Amino acid sequence: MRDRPTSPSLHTAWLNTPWRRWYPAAVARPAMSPAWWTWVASRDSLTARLIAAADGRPFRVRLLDQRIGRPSNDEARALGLKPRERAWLREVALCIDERPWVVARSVVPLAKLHGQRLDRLGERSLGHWLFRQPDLERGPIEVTQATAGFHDGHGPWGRRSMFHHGRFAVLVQEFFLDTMAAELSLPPR
Ligand SMILES: C=C(O[C@@H]1C=C(C(=O)O)C=C[C@H]1O)C(=O)O
Repeated sequence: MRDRPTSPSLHTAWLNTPWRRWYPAAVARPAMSPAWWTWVASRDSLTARLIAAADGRPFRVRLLDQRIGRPSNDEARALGLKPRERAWLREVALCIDERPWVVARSVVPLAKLHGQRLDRLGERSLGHWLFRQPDLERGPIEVTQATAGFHDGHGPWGRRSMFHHGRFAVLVQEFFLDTMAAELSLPPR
């Protein structure tokens, strides 16, 4: 069942943003301020970090879209999928005070779901479930940056990594937005 996007404008804007290719985080580090590096390279839960940064303001996972579909070619390559192989796709906005700070897109090959009923997650954080798994393993973090369009010439930073829990595997992609930079007084890059 497809959960209808609750914010088509944000959903469309983000999906239509051209992103550069992905780099190992360490390669991108020289181009990134230490303040951003703290966020982009952290290996713990982004949900937990955002809740802490919200400093008591309400945090919400806003479900934009969730369905079985075809990953992008880039995602299929990262997941080692055949070109037309389908996957479980989830897109959310992580919001503080109803303002999106991060948009995220997670992709699980159907063959890697192993009975996990993630369609029941709704607006609970995927991270909240992932970081409760004692055998959770996180792969290396890769970084990208949007080309112009989102933010006067400086696109936001994006990051992705694989999470493994037993035979379950998910590619989690997170894109940090201007709202977050402004709220936390982070530099453009
Ligand atoms: C992986 C995490 O889960 C977060 C929550 C997501 C969701 O609910 O779909 C997606 C990406 C993450 O930003 C995390 O908190 O670190």
